[in-house]
Amino acid sequence: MAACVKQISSATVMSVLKYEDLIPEMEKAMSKVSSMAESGVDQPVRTVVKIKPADGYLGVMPVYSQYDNLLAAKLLCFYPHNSLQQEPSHYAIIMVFDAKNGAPKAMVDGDKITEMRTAAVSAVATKYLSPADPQVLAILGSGVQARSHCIAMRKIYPFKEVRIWSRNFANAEKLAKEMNGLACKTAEEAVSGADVINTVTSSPIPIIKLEWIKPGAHINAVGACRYDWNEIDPAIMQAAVVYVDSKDAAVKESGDIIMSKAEIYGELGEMILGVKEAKRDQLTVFKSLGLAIQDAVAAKMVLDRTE
Ligand SMILES: NC(=O)C1=CN([C@@H]2O[C@H](COP(=O)(O)OP(=O)(O)OC[C@H]3O[C@@H](n4cnc5c(N)ncnc54)[C@H](O)[C@@H]3O)[C@@H](O)[C@H]2O)C=CC1
Ligand SMILES: O=C(O)C1=NCCCC1
Repeated sequence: MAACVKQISSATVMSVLKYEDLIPEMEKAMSKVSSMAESGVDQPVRTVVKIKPADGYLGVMPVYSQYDNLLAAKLLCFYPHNSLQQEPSHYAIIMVFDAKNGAPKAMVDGDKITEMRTAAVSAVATKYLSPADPQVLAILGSGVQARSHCIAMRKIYPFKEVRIWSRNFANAEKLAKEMNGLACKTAEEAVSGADVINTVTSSPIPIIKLEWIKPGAHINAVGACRYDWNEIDPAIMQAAVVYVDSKDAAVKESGDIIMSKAEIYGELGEMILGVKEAKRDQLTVFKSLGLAIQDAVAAKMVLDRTE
């Protein structure tokens, strides 16, 4: 390995990456995912190694983007029970290589990038799919993604009310205080009448029911990225127009899709490209799983700003 591979810390990532720039870059990246032959993106579905004693996994996420001249891979550990010991549930690093000769270029902290790019992609979905003039935002969960989704959603729409529910009410109150939102005692209270709902928990079973959801609402389903976990009531998945980040990944990795047998209407990128409609008047779900291209593009943004 080259002796001088650059190392970029989470502090540096935080200091240079801004949602205002990241959200449009994620929009471009998602359109490339849905036109891989033309965009020159090669991105296999991630390889997952299960860590049974910890109920966790290691995910390996490589990508090559020919026209961006970008070659990278994220290594991601998800240990869902870490948070009970006040330890992060996700750890990630992103290796960026020189696409010309394969030489390692930089090792970029992936925690902050995972946190921000996931919320930025949900923000893109919300921009297209939320009902017009949304007033009420609901966040289910109070961890890393809950916080980043609160911030990113407000970059797209100036919600009048932000409601936060968590299985631990004290944590919901803490995040609500930081975000100038309202802590809710139940998930039903949080989502009733909400225009945009973000499910960002590590729950392996559904946390919201169809009868609680306002007609025409938009849901970003961010947790349950395992084939045998679901976060959304199967009745919601059946009733909604379902968008995914990647069809190949969704049919392999998403319990919400697999267990409900819901039909996938299209990819987020297909909608951005205009190949599929943005059905914002109907109940919509964006099932997010997370893709390597999102990490690679975000890491490149960081590298470009630290040279
Ligand atoms: N789609 C994507 O690209 C990404 C998805 N994720 C997923 O999003 C979810 C949240 O991630 P983080 O905020 O980073 O995790 P975190 O560990 O910071 O927060 C997890 C939250 O889920 C709650 N939770 C855990 N088990 C629960 C249960 N059984 N019922 C209800 N709530 C429960 C916790 O109380 C906490 O509020 C995870 O499932 C994670 O794997 C994370 C990163 C990227
Ligand atoms: O970084 C990602 O992509 C993740 N996807 C699924 C859940 C863990 C993080």
